[in-house]
Amino acid sequence: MGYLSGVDRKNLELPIVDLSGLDMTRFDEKSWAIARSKIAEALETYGGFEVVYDDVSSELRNELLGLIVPNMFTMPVLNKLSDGQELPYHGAWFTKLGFPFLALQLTDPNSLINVQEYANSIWPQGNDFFCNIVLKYAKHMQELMNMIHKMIVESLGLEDHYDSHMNSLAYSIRFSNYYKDTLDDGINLALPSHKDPNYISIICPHNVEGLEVEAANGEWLQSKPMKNSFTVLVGEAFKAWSNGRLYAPSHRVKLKSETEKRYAVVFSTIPNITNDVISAPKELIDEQHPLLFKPFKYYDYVKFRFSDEGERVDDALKAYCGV
Ligand SMILES: O=C(O)CCC(=O)C(=O)O
Ligand SMILES: [Fe+2]
Repeated sequence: MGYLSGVDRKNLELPIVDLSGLDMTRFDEKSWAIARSKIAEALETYGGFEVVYDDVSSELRNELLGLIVPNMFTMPVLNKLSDGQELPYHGAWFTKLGFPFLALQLTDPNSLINVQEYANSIWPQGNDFFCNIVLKYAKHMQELMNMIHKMIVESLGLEDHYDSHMNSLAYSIRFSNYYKDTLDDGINLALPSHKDPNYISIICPHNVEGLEVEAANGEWLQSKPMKNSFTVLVGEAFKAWSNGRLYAPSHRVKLKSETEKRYAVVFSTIPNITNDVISAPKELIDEQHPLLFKPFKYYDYVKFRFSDEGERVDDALKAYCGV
């Protein structure tokens, strides 16, 4: 397993965009515009891309995914949780019933106090190493995320909305543990096909591949992250906000062998809890593009999405607020 080098890449993989060294404050107009149009094209066809981003060192990646996350999942407090419970403070967690997958969420991972409280709820003596690494990683991810949002908003012709759009967002980080247990469906599905409800997810797996993404034409692509890349996917909030201009792909995770263990860290943008109405800007609505989704409150939608009814329907977003 492991990461593939650039030369081994085949067709049917997500397009690659290099954003290393790009910066929101001092950037070269030309490389910005090239990256922006590559992203716009990738999102239309695939709803995602592989972003190369050297600013996150392999040392930091290894500390997070090779040390911190595996250690976290050995902590007794996690084994005491049962379905639907929440960790104290900020850590909602969930399992997909019947799937060998456990995820823990931390909202606002850029706040020292939040991260410390979260660490204290998992490690009785706290864990400074965890806090330092998570804060360092979240800082890089926030910079990368802001660039990606800016490029997307610009390519939709909505530069004027960038500040208010960014002010309506919050960040979250999810630590995931995939393991093969006694279940075997023959294809080793660890996380079933789903769309993310949030704006953007930036996924960093550790050494073990397995993520598959459904392109707009219905073909499934395998994500092949490299040592210095991350997988970026559009979620339903951005699909609704862009009045359907952005495609939110279904994706799933498969483990390839009985003994495979996989960890991943997913950094996401979500609506701010105090300002969670998602409503497409009027510039994106016209005769050719009638409104697709009525304005809705994101956190109410998420409740619906994970309810029995929301799980039953094919397209939960459309069922919830489709026009
Ligand atoms: O682990 C991955 O590669 C993807 C995880 C994912 O899709 C999710 O947590 O929503
Ligand atoms: Fe996902």
